[in-house]
Formats: sequence, structure tokens, C-alpha cells
Amino acid sequence: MIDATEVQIRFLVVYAFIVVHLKVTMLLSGKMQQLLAKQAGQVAQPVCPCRTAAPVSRGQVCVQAASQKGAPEGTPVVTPQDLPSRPRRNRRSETVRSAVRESILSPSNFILPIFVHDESDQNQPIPSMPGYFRLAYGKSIIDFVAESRSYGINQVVIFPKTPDHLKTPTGEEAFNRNGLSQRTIRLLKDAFPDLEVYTDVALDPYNSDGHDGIVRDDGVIMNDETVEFLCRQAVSQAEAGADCVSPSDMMDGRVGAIRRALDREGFTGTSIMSYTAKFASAFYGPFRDALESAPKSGGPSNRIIPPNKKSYQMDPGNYREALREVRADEAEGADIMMVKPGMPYLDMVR
Ligand SMILES: NCc1[nH]cc(CCC(=O)O)c1CC(=O)O
Repeated sequence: MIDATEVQIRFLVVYAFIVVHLKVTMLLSGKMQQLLAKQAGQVAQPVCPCRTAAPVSRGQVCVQAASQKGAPEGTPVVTPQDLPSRPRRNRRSETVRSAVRESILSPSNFILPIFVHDESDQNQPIPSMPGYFRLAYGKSIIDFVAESRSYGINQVVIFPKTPDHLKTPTGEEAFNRNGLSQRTIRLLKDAFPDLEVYTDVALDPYNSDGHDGIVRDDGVIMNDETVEFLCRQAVSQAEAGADCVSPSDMMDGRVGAIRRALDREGFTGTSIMSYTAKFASAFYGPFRDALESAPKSGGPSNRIIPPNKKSYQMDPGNYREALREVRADEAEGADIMMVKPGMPYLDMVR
């Protein structure tokens, strides 16, 4: 069993348009909590005369009790419950509530997904994400990121839409030094050097079969061969200036292989955010719509193209397997580990 408290596991919750980085910060140690509670307890407790007085007649209002002051007529008069702890004391004002808040979510936790295309200078609507767009490479992206920064969001993740004619069964476009992803990284880092730029590492946007890895004729997604290309992809993104590469493919051993490839090329400072426990999910539908990257059928050929990603993405029923993936990614050197999709898997995050 992995002891989650041994390691500081940062995980990311990604859902719909915004990737939410939930950094859970314990604000108060147990000691401080005790102190606060003690202090609250020192506030003079009014002694209700009802405690000692002869039986209280029905409907009688105990006017002396501070807690009863202002109570509507007819409020029952009761002996206070004998409670050593009243959790509501720590919720009694905004000041106290914000002092004891355990989890804080702010714009600095968010990673903004940027879907980018280079087919025209018009942003393109994404049908399954009303109000969100594939942005045209160039000024549109700069403006969008500048606006996001004004709200305090200073992290983005880039997802390029690859034109069909650049897609192949092996997805070499993934490590084209002048590919759309690489150009977008350069564009953004030139404009905003302190922007934290994340990238997606997987072959599906570039693969004519729509899978994260190379598909063999019998429908097997080839693991180690794919990992070789993922390493080249990650290195080309680091060369372009990416701060953090994010393997989303779920091939075995890819985090370690990418770490070694980056280090070998001198990118020891480039981080890896791993999709560690990535469950097969219909929530990815809009994403695949945005990139037109869903698995395609084999057409008239005899090749078998699996219609889903279940031979690499996880079964939603498996919790212990998720922990196994966590142990592996951590040992392989992941800087940030993610459970995905986030919102419906908060039990896994815990
Ligand atoms: N490698 C594909 C990829 N890269 C990032 C996401 C997740 C996107 C989301 O949050 O919806 C996916 C999902 C998928 O198509 O399997």
C-alpha cells in the first residue's frame, strides 16, 4: 500500500473547459484548531436560569438567557445540550470561516486549455462546448491568454487541432519542430515568459487512427514503440520552451522514459505532469470533438481499429489499480499526478 501522506501528491482535476489544479492546503494544524476552539469556549456562557429553576411552564420565555434574546415568541425554552464540542462555533463568522478553511481554490490553481488551429484567422466554435472556441494561431491566442492573466490564471495547456493531411498511422507530426503545438509554445513563451505552459503528450491528435498510440493491424495499441515517439514529442516540446509536458496516453513506462529522454537532452528543469489514473470516460467526448481526434474506424481495410481506448485507459471500477498507477508514476519521476476525469472521481482523488 502506498502511504499517500509520505509524499506530497499534487493532483489535478480536469473538467470541461477549465483544468482545475486543486492544491489542498491544510491551513491550520490541530493545535491551532484546539486553540481557536478553546478561545471560543472562553466567551462567557450565559447561565440559563431554566437549568436551576423549578420546572418551566409551557411557553414561558427565559428572558435572561443571552441565547434567547430576540427569539421569536413561542420559541421553546430548553436546557442547553451538554456538548463538549460545538462545531458550529468555527463557522460563526466569515473571519473564523476563512481562518479555518482547509481547501482553497483560486485562479492560481487553474490551467486554461487552449485549443488552437491554423486553418484561418477566425476562431472556430466547438459544437459540444458552447461558448468555447478553437483559437486561431496568432493574435487570438495572445489576447485570450492576456485576458486570462488579468483574472489571475497564469497557466495554460496547449491542444493543437491537426489538419487531416498531416495525420499518419504513426503520428510523426507530434514531434515536428515546426508543428502547431511547438509554434504555439514559442508564441506564448515569447509574449509571456512567466506563463506556465503545459503540453499534451500523446499521439491521438496526429494519428490517422485516432488512438493515443500506434495501432497494429490486429488492433493492438503498441506500447514500447509508442513510448519512443512520445519521448521525441516531449523533447520537441521542451525545446520549444514548454515548462511542463503532460503525458495523457496511459502507455506503460512512459513517464520514466520521458524523464530520461528530457534529462539526456539537458531538460532537467522541465516538469512532467502525468495523467496517472486516467479512466476510460465519455466525458472526453467534447475534447475529441474539439480536436477531431476520436478513434476512427478501419474503413474498407482489414485493419482492426478499436472503437474505444479501454485497452489503455482504466476501468472506472478499479480503485486499487489507480494506486498501482500512482506508485509507478511516482517512482518514474512524475512531478504532478492527476486523476482524470476529476470531478466524478473525487473518491479516487481522496
Ligand atoms: N490523449 C488524449 C487526451 N488528452 C487529454 C485528454 C482529456 C481531455 C479532457 O479533459 O476532456 C484526452 C482524452 C482522450 O481523448 O482520451
